[in-house]
Amino acid sequence: MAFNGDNLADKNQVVVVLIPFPAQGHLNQLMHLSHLISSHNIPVHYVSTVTHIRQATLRHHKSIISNIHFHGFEVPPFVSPPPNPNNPETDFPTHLIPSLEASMHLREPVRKLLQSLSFQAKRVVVIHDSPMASVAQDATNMPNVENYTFHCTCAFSVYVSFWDKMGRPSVEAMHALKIPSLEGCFPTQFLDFLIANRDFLKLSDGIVYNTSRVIDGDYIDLMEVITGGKKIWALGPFNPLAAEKKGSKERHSCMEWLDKQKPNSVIYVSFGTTTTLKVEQIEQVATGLEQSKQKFIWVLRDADKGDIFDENEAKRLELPNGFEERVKDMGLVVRDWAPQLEILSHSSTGGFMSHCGWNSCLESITMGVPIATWPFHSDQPRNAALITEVLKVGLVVKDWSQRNSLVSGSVVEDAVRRLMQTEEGDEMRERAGRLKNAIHKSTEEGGVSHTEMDSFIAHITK
Ligand SMILES: O=c1ccn([C@@H]2O[C@H](COP(=O)(O)OP(=O)(O)O[C@H]3OC[C@@H](O)[C@H](O)[C@H]3O)[C@@H](O)[C@H]2O)c(=O)[nH]1
Ligand SMILES: C[C@@H](CO)CCNc1ncnc2nc[nH]c12
Repeated sequence: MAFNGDNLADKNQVVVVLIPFPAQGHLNQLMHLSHLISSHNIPVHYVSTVTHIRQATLRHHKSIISNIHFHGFEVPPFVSPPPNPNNPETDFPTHLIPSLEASMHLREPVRKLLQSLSFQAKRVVVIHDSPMASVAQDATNMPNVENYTFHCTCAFSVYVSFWDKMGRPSVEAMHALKIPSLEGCFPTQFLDFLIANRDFLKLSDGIVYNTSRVIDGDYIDLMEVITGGKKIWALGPFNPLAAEKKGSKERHSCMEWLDKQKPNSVIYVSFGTTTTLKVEQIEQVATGLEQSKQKFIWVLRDADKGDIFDENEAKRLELPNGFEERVKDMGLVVRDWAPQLEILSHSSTGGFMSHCGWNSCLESITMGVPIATWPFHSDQPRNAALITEVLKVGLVVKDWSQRNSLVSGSVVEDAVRRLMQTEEGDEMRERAGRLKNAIHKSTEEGGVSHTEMDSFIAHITK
């Protein structure tokens, strides 16, 4: 995996270099994009720190990762503390900040890689995650290197940040929507980090989103106005639209359990890789799920550490006494890495209680599963608004205005029942099914996503 500068490309080739932000929800999206681009016979180079390359490849859903050159570069050692669920200031994963700051040292090895590739190839196309703009900055001084910014969330959520900062002007596409405030989304320390990257964003040749015109087209148009006509490429959804078929030995045990359940009868509960529930909150979720009497799969783990391979074992989160025994016929608690795409694509799964990370939202809507929304930080409150207010494929568990309070067991119970057992829930499932079909169609020959990808590939290989 070490970088060898020789023979990486030849003079007729256009090569693509992807630079993700080093956290799971970002690594994952650019892993998917690697496959999409390399399926057009374009060599792809995927760059990160040694540990984050190991993380991205280990957790990738595809067993075979061919045609992608991984470059794991050394950065200075960083501390990798456990998350703090009792931080009174924020639910943001501030414990990740040392690893994010360490990744800024990727600038020099990235510069060397780009220089070497630019000598060898016809053209180098860099696609960097927006907070990695400073790492990618040297791309702009090289003659045959193009530089694109990737946004890890939907156009709606990015537009709402701008719209909010402009004082919420009257805009038709925002009319009658209940939009959460930006307060509490990012701590100052992380905002400083984003601001440090902002000036470099101006240098990019275009913008790439993992969304599609079928999902938030109006907001893609609005973003195009804001970015002064800079071309936006809506190339999503990056995730596969069907889970890879696995042999029975490779399947996670929860899949066998799902096979035995009735269609649309199971709610999948997971809050991604950057959230950590307080002990009291775990108790309330457990009570709510138990009282709801609905089938469930609950992924219960703390947020990732900056280095997920750090030796100190994560603690086992405690559940109320006797909980697992009492619910053994109703549900499963998963404590290891869950096969989320497979779970969401399974016909027994009928709902998703989610923190609304953009990966989770996209995976759910591409699989036709409606969402009970419970955002924690970053873009999640706005993603939740897209789901409930714009697309109407979900209902609210926790409203952002209540972000500092505990969600009670009865609120969890009520949300689960409404989503899984009422006509209102059925209507959301139907709408989610229609959206799924529209998204699938858009990725077929002649569809908007398919056409957009083809024209992006034609643009970078011209
Ligand atoms: O057990 C697990 C947990 C998570 N996952 C996967 O891990 C990914 C998590 O990504 P999410 O975007 O949903 O949430 P995260 O919080 O982890 O990531 C984040 O990065 C991108 C931003 O847009 C999100 O808002 C941010 O929170 C999903 O692809 C999910 O399928 C598993 O496959 N198994
Ligand atoms: C530590 C990571 C994990 O969620 C926060 C990065 N999240 C984000 N980073 C940069 N820009 C964003 N715009 C919305 N969310 C963003």
